[in-house]
Amino acid sequence: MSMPPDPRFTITLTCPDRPGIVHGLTGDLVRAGCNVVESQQFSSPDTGAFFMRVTVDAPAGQTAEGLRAAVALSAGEFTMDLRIREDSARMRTLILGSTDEHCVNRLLFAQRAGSLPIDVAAVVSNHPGLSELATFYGVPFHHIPVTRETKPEAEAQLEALIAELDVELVVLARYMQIFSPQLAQSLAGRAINIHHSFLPSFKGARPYHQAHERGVKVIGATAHYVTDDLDEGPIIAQETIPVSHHHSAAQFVEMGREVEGRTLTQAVRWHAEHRILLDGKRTVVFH
Ligand SMILES: Nc1nc2c(c(=O)[nH]1)N[C@@H](CN(C=O)c1ccc(C(=O)N[C@@H](CCC(=O)O)C(=O)O)cc1)CN2
Repeated sequence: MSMPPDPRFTITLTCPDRPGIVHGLTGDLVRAGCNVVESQQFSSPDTGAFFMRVTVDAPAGQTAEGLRAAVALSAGEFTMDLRIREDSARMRTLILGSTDEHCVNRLLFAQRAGSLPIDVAAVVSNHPGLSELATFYGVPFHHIPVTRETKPEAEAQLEALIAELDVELVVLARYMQIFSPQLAQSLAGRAINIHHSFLPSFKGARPYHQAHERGVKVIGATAHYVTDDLDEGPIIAQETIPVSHHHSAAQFVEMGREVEGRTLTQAVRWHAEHRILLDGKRTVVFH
């Protein structure tokens, strides 16, 4: 009977930059019997913060808790904000949508194809129309209607579902409801939105029509973390495509669908692979 492979863990950390961090952490890891198979780091000249992402093969039977104890000395000496996750664990994800299907479909297809290391706990929408798509992919669907008057209750229902399903990541796949400050704060760093423009241009509603009115020569999409400041959250991924005077606003909408789906899926993949670290209002992405 073949033995299971050695457990592989990914460690991410942020700390004040100073000499000795890499030496300290990798020394602890070697003493714990680990082999470093991937390592990336970045020193931010603007904020003086240091960021690192290390993937290690650990001895059989090792756990994240055991590794945390093994690196505790360095973590304490360098005041590291340190996270450790086993690579085999898939991120429990809830997909939020409204009426547009293309981004929800792209995420569900990528997960089913094995190119997105997530488990989709549910699709949730403020409209009933996405139920057929969720059912096609064998994913639970929850309809949580939202009106101006019922938004607090709807958000409470959503938060209860997130807790009940043990959700780690919430993806807004063209979900057209603005999160309250409380909900945005409660999901800080673990809610990703796709905005259908190349931010910071054309924030808010109907960005393709704003862009067409402006006569742009590229349109784009931006995946960003959700904050209370609408469409101002830390940017994770962006993509643009060329357009011209021949295209109508409706054609912008049609051409933009593929870009939105690719950009959102890329951002979700990087988040689920623990490749994104927050550097104030910006991100550091180790890809
Ligand atoms: N707190 C945040 N909530 C949301 C963000 C965000 O960055 N911070 N991103 C939006 C997505 N979005 C643009 O990408 C967006 C969605 C909806 C609206 C809007 O005006 N919604 C109205 C209701 C519209 C309707 O009922 O159809 C509203 O919520 O009052 C603007 C921008 C998702 N949420």
